[in-house]
Amino acid sequence: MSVSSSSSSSSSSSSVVVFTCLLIICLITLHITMCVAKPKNTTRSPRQLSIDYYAKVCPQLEQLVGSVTSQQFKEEPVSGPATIRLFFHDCFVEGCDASILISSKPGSKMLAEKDAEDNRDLRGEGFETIRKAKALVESRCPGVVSCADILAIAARDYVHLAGGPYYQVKKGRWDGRRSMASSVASNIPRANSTVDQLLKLFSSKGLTLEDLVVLSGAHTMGFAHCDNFVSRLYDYHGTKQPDPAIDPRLLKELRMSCPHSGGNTDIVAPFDVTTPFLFDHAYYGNLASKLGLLASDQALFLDPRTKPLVQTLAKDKHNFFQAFAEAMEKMGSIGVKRGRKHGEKRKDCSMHIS
Ligand code: HEM
Ligand SMILES: [Ca+2]
Ligand SMILES: [Ca+2]
Repeated sequence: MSVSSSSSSSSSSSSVVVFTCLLIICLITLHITMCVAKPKNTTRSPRQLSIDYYAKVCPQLEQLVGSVTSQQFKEEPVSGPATIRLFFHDCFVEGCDASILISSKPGSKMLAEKDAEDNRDLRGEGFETIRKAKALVESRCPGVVSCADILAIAARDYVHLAGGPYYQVKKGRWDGRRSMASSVASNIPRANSTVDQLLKLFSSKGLTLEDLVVLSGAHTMGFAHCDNFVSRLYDYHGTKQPDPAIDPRLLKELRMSCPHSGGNTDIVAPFDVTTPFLFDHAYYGNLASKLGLLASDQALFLDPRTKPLVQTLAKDKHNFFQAFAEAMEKMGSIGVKRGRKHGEKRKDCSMHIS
């Protein structure tokens, strides 16, 4: 239907239509202009974190946490890997909000995250570090510092204490009001996850292929229980044969620690057979020598998408340290909550406020 087909007798009504159209266009333009000229939110983005967040209310925060982490590092060296992993498991479920630290209510059927199957191997030493640090911080700066920020600082401290990079931690996270065991399984990677599954999970958190490879370098420290890799030793993918991507000497050693069945379930093996307590780049060199512990570790060297980065990081410690610091900052900003509406500042990290 064309406009020129209208008769002359309807000229006055058509000018009304034209006028109305012009008015509507004007109103739309005015609305858009106003929206552009006056942004709704002129304050800082709620997700923005900053290094000096506690400068006024708790300037000695990092020293307080540091006194606990350095003491723990001397007395219980496994506190390092335990806390770094705790931070990872916190950030991947509900964001970095200390939801992992909540204890299940006694007698309640609704379990908290820490009691989920996939978190049952998180070591007590990580929780203990944060409990001690929080108690000290509360005694000096009551009611202002979140458990989520203390966890981020403690993880950084242990990376550095073990010989890894030092980086500034941005702060301003609030603690979460929710912690449900049922949210864990779909958000935590598994020892036998494929690279495809890992990439999918990491990208759902805003992390890239590079972040996956670089953050996996945290497996330069710490230990894993036999059940996470035992099928690689005896019956890889139902073949009744070991995984061909394990070095024969490592295979022999791991088989001695971990029998096919009926072994001691408390036995653990180091991720990095060369320097399990040192934060270095040996993890990547190990992958190139078939010394990866989990299928998910070794897969990073087998997959053509991730292999080149593994090779680069194996060659250059400085490059790894730089990339790890950046990736930890990125992981540390996943799902961050700000303000009373979305979060809380707990007094005891294991219990919600009210
Ligand atoms: C990429 C996928 C990942 C998978 C499949 C994975 C899986 C695992 C598994 C199965 C364990 C052994 C738990 C046990 O048996 O006690 C473990 C330990 C550990 N993970 Fe990961 N992890 C991944 C990524 C990460 C990331 C991103 C970090 C930190 C940035 C991390 C840090 C650690 C540390 C430090 C340990 C040693 C804990 C200890 O000795 O107490 N992992 N991981
Ligand atoms: Ca969390
Ligand atoms: Ca190492």
